[in-house]
Amino acid sequence: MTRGKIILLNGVSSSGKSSLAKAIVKRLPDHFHYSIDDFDMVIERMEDRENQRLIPVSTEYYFHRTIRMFSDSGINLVVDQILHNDDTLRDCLSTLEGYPVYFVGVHCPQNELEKREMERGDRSLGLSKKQLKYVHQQNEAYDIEVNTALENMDTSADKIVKTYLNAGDLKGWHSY
Ligand SMILES: Nc1ncnc2c1ncn2[C@@H]1O[C@H](COP(=O)(O)OP(=O)(O)OP(=O)(O)O)[C@@H](O)[C@H]1O
Repeated sequence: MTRGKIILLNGVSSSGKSSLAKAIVKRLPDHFHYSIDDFDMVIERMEDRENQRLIPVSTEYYFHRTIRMFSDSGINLVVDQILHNDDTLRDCLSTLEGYPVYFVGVHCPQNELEKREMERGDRSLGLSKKQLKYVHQQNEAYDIEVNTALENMDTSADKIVKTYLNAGDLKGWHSY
């Protein structure tokens, strides 16, 4: 079976990954949006945090492996994830090594991120600032990069979809 393709959006919290992923799947109806946030909710439901009855393995461990399983079943995904530390980055790379990944860097300047954090109110203030110290600083070899503060969502989504479709068959992802 041909592996499903994976459009992998990487950017700090509030950079606009989820909004962008939704705009991309509207343009690519044979792709599904798969988010670390949704997966986190599954783990949260399983855990009994009040009594410290916790899943002793990182959420990302399962998330990355299920991405691989979907791809093995021929399902195309648009994934939003924050590769925010060495463990997450290494696990993502090693799990998806050789898979058809189209790697998208989602940028947004800090002042705009802080504004969005204030407005949305469901993320701790300063989270994106902390993540910016790592994310996009690891020589990530993106296939394309967008800045959600400089261009509107439709422009970014159109650009990503156009270059993705032009790229045709994707080479297997490899460490960068
Ligand atoms: N291009 C944009 N212009 C203005 N606001 C935006 C833009 N993109 C997203 N936002 C707003 O920023 C907030 C965060 O967006 P979104 O949930 O898409 O980001 P995210 O990167 O997925 O965040 P997280 O990783 O925290 O889930 C939302 O309130 C959204 O409406």
